[in-house]
Amino acid sequence: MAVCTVYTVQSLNSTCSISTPNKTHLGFQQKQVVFYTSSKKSNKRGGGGITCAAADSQTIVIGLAADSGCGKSTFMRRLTSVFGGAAEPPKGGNPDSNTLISDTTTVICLDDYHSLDRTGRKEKGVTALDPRANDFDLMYEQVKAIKDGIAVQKPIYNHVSGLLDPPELIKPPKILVIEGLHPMYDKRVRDLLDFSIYLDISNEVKFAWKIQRDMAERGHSLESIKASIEARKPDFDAYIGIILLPHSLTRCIDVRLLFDHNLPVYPQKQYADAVIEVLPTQLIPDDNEGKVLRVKLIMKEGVKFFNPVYLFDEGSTISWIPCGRKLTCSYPGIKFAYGPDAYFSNEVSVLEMDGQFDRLDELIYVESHLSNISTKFYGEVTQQMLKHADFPGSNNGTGLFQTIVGLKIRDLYEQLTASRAAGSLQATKA
Ligand SMILES: Nc1ncnc2c1ncn2[C@@H]1O[C@H](COP(=O)(O)OP(=O)(O)OP(=O)(O)O)[C@@H](O)[C@H]1O
Ligand SMILES: O=C(CO)[C@H](O)[C@H](O)COP(=O)(O)O
Repeated sequence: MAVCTVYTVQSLNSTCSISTPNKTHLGFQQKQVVFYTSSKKSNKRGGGGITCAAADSQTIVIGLAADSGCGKSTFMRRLTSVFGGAAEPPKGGNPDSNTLISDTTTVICLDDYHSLDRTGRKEKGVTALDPRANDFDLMYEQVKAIKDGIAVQKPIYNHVSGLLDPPELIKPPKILVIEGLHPMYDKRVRDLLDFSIYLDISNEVKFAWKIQRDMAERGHSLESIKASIEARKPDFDAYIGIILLPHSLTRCIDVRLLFDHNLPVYPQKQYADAVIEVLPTQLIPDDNEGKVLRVKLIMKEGVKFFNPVYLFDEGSTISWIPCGRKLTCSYPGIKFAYGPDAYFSNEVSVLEMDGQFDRLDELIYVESHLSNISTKFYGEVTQQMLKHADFPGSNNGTGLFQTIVGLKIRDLYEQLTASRAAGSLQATKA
């Protein structure tokens, strides 16, 4: 039976959205009247509703893409710490929830949009990386709803049981971070992102981290870890990391699938505003230990409210070995590089660090030579790094660049909010 509803919105300076049982969302201005008809009953995985959010307090959405075990959780802990306050799972909720909530940020894990549980994937012979194991329609609808100020009932994928658990309520935060395998895969979701990051961990390093974690913390054998890495590789290459060429015979079925769904045939990282690339060191010839890392921060030029960080002189090409009187460096030393480059035909600036710090307090010396780092006071990067000295990567470029990206996101959030507030003030005056 068709339902017809009339909404009149009274509040000033607000943007309103309607989440309907037939999954439609509309954005409209205050004092408009909206007619809405639907013949469908509420979707069991998410309900409907109407919410108005002040234009200057809308949620900003950040996407963080990476494979499993690539440091997303660590990055998220660094990011939420920049905003202050600890991030915790929803109070009184499912103990296996993947969500982390702090005063300013809510981090949701896109694994929650798996449409197939562990058994379902096994039966269908697909991995969690495969788009067919994920519900992109629901992902889009719910991220859009949150961005528009509407709370949603988000499903939960339970990593302990491998089942899809009953949903949990997610209220619109100031900053929503969507982290997981596919935040930039579906164009509709990608277009909702105010800023996007890709953690690009080279295979050698990824294997070293995963083996270390899964053996030490999860009791897996070396053979089983290697087997699981190998099993994931084709789908990781196809859907997350590698360029899929249409003429590739071995993967042509995947290309058709992507075209059929109007999805990108190139990897997600080409869309990222910032990429943190982690590679083996070049300071130790033929290093295969994977302990010393070479890390690149690739920053897209021309992104609104995001000014790339630079070393010494913006736009120049710089190579810098800071070891000496002000920075203690043991073998193999530390090397920084900075300069302009091209990345998937985008103009970018790249800041690179190879090596590791001996003394974290001396990082202030390096910090003082970096510009556009969006700190609020001298030494804030060093302070953040010292605060989380026990996090993985705190002595190298992974921790340093994750911290800097966290500060850049805070700055972007503040600029975006200020610009929206200015926009709505103008609209009120007009
Ligand atoms: N910067 C780093 N340097 C060294 N090791 C790291 C770094 N980041 C992460 N690791 C290693 O990788 C493991 C996984 O990190 P983390 O839990 O942050 O990743 P994740 O992407 O959230 O993983 P998952 O998706 O599987 O939960 C850590 O336990 C640690 O061993
Ligand atoms: O790629 C992954 C992202 O975290 C996981 O492997 C996927 O979510 C499936 O989880 P599980 O292995 O617990 O069933």
